[in-house]
Amino acid sequence: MNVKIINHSANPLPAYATSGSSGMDIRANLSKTFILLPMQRAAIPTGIFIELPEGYEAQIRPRSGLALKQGITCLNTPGTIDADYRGEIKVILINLSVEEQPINNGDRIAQLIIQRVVSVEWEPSIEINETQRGAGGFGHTGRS
Ligand SMILES: O=c1ccn([C@H]2C[C@H](O)[C@@H](COP(=O)(O)OP(=O)(O)OP(=O)(O)O)O2)c(=O)[nH]1
Ligand SMILES: [Mg+2]
Repeated sequence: MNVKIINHSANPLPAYATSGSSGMDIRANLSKTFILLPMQRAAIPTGIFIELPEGYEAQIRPRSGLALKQGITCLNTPGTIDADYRGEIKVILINLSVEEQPINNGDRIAQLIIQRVVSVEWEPSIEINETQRGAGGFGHTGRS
């Protein structure tokens, strides 16, 4: 897949940490350290522009280590990268901790997952079919 990089840090490409990883860790592309204040959100640049094939999307998901250790997560998780988006991928981070959290250039701030997308065409109908669940939801199952 084609990728354009404007990141000059050591390991700019999103990369799988292990052969079995679902996501590729994606890094911050910053000229200087960015301090994320408590409850502050920011779109952190990655320096990565990708050319997704039609029928695919990329998702930006948080990293559990950052969430647990520093209270940093992606506000809009999972972030959606459309197949036709050619801008820079940005990661919308929020600091949910009570301390300031520094984001350094090259930090692995999120992970990128590539997935197939199914496109549908709507068929307006008077009725939709019946199922065992029906309209039950929001904790409906398992009640006696
Ligand atoms: O975490 C994210 C989410 C989105 N984007 C980029 C790629 C995506 O294709 C575009 C639009 O995202 P989305 O559809 O989530 O935002 P929107 O508010 O609906 O904007 P738009 O009207 O441009 O679709 O912004 C990112 O770089 N990072
Ligand atoms: Mg949109």
